[in-house]
Amino acid sequence: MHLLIPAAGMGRRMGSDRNKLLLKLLGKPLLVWTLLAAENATSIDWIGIIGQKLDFPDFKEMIANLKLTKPVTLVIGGDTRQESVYNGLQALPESAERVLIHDGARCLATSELFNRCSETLLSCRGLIAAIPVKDTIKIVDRDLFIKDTPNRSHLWAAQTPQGFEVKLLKDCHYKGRKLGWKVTDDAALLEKCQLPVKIVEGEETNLKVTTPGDLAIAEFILRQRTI
Ligand SMILES: Nc1ccn([C@@H]2O[C@H](COP(=O)(O)OP(=O)(O)OP(=O)(O)O)[C@@H](O)[C@H]2O)c(=O)n1
Ligand SMILES: C[C@](O)(CO)[C@H](O)COP(=O)(O)O
Repeated sequence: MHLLIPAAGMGRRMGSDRNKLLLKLLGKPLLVWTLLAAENATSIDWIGIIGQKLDFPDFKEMIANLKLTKPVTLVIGGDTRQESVYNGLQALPESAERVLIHDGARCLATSELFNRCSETLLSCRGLIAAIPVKDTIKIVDRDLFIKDTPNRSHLWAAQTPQGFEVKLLKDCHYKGRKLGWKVTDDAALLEKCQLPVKIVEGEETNLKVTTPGDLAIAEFILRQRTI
């Protein structure tokens, strides 16, 4: 299975002056934890890291130090996650029929989750890892008044990996670029194309490290695993 790792963000919500994926958790950069999970996932046999060119020296050093057994390609990202994934898709080997896309910021995802997503993708055209929502979710208007409360039993929080047939996802990205769709995950492009996307049970601990508070939570989770 081919894996694309969007890692070209600015980390604005983290408030860091550098790519948040270079911040350390238990002494290792966030991106290293993601790469270790990918390396240990038996189903993954190619890795594409989508990043900002200014981070490539750090990325190359990480890759060299990890001595990964799987081929790694660096791809220049775009101004949005959507554009970064689009660039990543263009960099896939011709042989790639299916691809997992996994946020570099979701550095706690386990190898087992990668393998489950890879396995499920063999029998469907698109999938996402997701977990049932625990909080009651409110739809709120611009004046911060509640407009609606969706039925929680139908609500799932999307995570990554997200997996797709390569040609299908490329076509949906092309259509999105032509029609100006702005999405925050790749599944939304298939949904807009009226295509089915399967849910794969994600992991409660598959946190997207986004704000400073997430760093402490992520370290706690990692520490529990290394005990
Ligand atoms: N132009 C972008 C924006 C985001 N990402 C990646 O997409 C993942 C999810 O994005 P997010 O958590 O929002 O990261 P940032 O965009 O860096 O965060 P912020 O929105 O706070 O700036 C991250 O691994 C990030 O590196 C990317 O590859 N290219
Ligand atoms: C793809 C994603 O992780 C699914 O929850 C999320 O949409 C990424 O959002 P971000 O704003 O790019 O972090």
